[in-house]
Amino acid sequence: MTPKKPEQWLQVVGHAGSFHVGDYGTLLKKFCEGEQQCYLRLMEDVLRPFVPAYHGVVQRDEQNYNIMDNLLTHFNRPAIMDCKMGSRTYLEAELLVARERPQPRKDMFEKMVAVDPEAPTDQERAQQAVLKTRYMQWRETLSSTTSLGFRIEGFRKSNEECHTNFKRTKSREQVVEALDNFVDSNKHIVWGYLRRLKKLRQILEASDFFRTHEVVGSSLLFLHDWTGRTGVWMIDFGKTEALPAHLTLDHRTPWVDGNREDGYLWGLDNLIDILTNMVPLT
Ligand SMILES: O=P(O)(O)O[C@H]1[C@H](O)[C@@H](OP(=O)(O)O)[C@H](OP(=O)(O)O)[C@@H](OP(=O)(O)O)[C@H]1O
Ligand SMILES: Nc1ncnc2c1ncn2[C@@H]1O[C@H](COP(=O)(O)OP(=O)(O)O)[C@@H](O)[C@H]1O
Repeated sequence: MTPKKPEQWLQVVGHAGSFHVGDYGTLLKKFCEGEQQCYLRLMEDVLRPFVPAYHGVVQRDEQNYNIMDNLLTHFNRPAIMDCKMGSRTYLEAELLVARERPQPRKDMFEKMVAVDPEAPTDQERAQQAVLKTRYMQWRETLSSTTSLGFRIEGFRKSNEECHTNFKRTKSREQVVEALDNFVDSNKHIVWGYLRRLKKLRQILEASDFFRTHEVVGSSLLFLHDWTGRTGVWMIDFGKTEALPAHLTLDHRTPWVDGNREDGYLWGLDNLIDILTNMVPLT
């Protein structure tokens, strides 16, 4: 590995302050044990080429970090897009907690009214607070998460233009418009992404890791640059949970409370279909 300069990393979306650039083309993400367990298993799984390589844990200023490859290092001023996959963005475990020990949140009420002042119920308005699961469900139906099984969280183009205003990007047409903007209408880039996504789908269908985990809130990170190079990787396993031994998922069956299905592959099918329709028939 060769040392890389600190400026070779940019964050598109996600929690602020969770990352540091590490040495030798690595990225440090605030330690989360569940995410570490996922990366350790993924390093032994057929999905390994589709996730950042994992390099263990390091401590900085009394905070532990998971060390992983910085995916930007192989690109030249890349365009970067984060797509959150799946038809559900909260864990079944979070739903259970919300039922047993409801903790309405003021910050989520404020984020909600900033987008749609009419969205809160009378009770939520009286409390000036909403449950996290209610906020997440509202975000899912407002965006394409419920209808398409994925949503664009944000992208940054190589000309440094940043687009993160996708909370209401819901219809197929709106998604196509956003994707077309991200690739600057370049069909070769779309082809590159399609090849990689089809391969990913094939590997996901064969992966032991994928079959045995509820994958929620995970994203696909899309990268391309002016050389025509494209890449897609799975990131963010902070809310990916191992299933009990008797249970496996197909990731396409619609979710009902208790079946743990996350709609990940259904979303990937829709994303591949949308991109396929953006390029001419061969
Ligand atoms: O995108 P907005 O509307 O701001 O909502 C965010 C995202 O859903 C975050 O998911 P992600 O991390 O995938 O971006 C989620 O973190 P979790 O994934 O930890 O649930 C945040 O929950 P809180 O961190 O609890 O606020 C929630 O407030
Ligand atoms: N391995 C990586 N290489 C390059 N960029 C990354 C990597 N992991 C995350 N990022 C950047 O950080 C953003 C947030 O990552 P994520 O893991 O989803 O954090 P959070 O859990 O805070 O949502 C992504 O959208 C991407 O821009």
